[in-house]
Amino acid sequence: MLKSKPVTTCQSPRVICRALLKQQPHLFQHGLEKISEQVYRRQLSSSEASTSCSKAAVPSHVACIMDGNFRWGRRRGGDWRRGHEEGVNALRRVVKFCRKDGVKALTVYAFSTENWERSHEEVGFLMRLMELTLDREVPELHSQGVRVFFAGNRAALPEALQRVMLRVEEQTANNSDLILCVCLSYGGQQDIVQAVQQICLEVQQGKLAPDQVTAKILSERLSTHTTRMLVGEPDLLIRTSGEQRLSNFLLWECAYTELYFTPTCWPDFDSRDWQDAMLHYASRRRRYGGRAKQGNEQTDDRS
Ligand SMILES: CC(C)=CCC/C(C)=C/CC/C(C)=C/COP(=O)(O)OP(=O)(O)O
Repeated sequence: MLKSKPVTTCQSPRVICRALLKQQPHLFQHGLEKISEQVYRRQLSSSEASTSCSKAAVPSHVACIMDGNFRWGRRRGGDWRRGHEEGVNALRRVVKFCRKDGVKALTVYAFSTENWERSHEEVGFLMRLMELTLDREVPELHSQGVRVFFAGNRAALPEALQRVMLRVEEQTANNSDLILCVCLSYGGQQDIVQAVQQICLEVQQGKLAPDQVTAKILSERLSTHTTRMLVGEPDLLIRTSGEQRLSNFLLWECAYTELYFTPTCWPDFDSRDWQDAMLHYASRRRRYGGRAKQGNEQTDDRS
């Protein structure tokens, strides 16, 4: 009798399901999706498996719109400042989830070009919070092997914050376990415009001919370039607080990114929310406009 291959949790949910279907067809009375979900939940909750499980099912690059801090603070005792402070704690948790599950890069929207329109008080509070947080967290980030980058228009930020940003980038420059790209004073449209301006200048100076301008050339001039050069475009974008839009975040970079929206406000984002987002990603079939490529699978499921 032919022996079937053992099923291990180090395979993607679909591969596991296909193997189970052959070995134990009665299990499928529960439906493929349910089993896939159960297997994937087990896979994620086992810390041993999460460092060795299918790399294909885990996004390499996750982007987060950390939304809902202000509302969260207002609802819990009325102080929006607490919402932003708890937002920092949520970010610390998400960095840990990324490291545990083998995510290679995390890009977060910490302050948009549009956020400058908020009250003087809130903008000042956020700038100071960012400066203090970066200053305080750098030893911990460094000990966890996190390399920090910043994207956006840093010249618009207070000088004290710019100095801390430079120091954090320098101190973490040799780390490679996780890249944390913090988008500050960042807008997707503005970033594309500044990239086009750079290209115009290069054309004017004779360094580049107009017909040499390609998507790759433009992409390399975006402020998120270093992170993407190291780990690729975002695979999954998570937005919290129930809003379902990009709000000028990574407009170029998210052309083929899977989107995940949750009603949870960012300060409440916990391991269950993270697992749900990972599960959502693992269930997606990524085709990039074509047919053959299935990013979340180890094998082609036509076989
Ligand atoms: C050092 C570092 C990277 C710190 C990160 C701090 C942090 C979590 C910043 C996010 C700030 C922000 C504008 C969140 C969006 O929620 P919102 O205020 O727009 O919420 P709302 O939708 O309820 O108004």
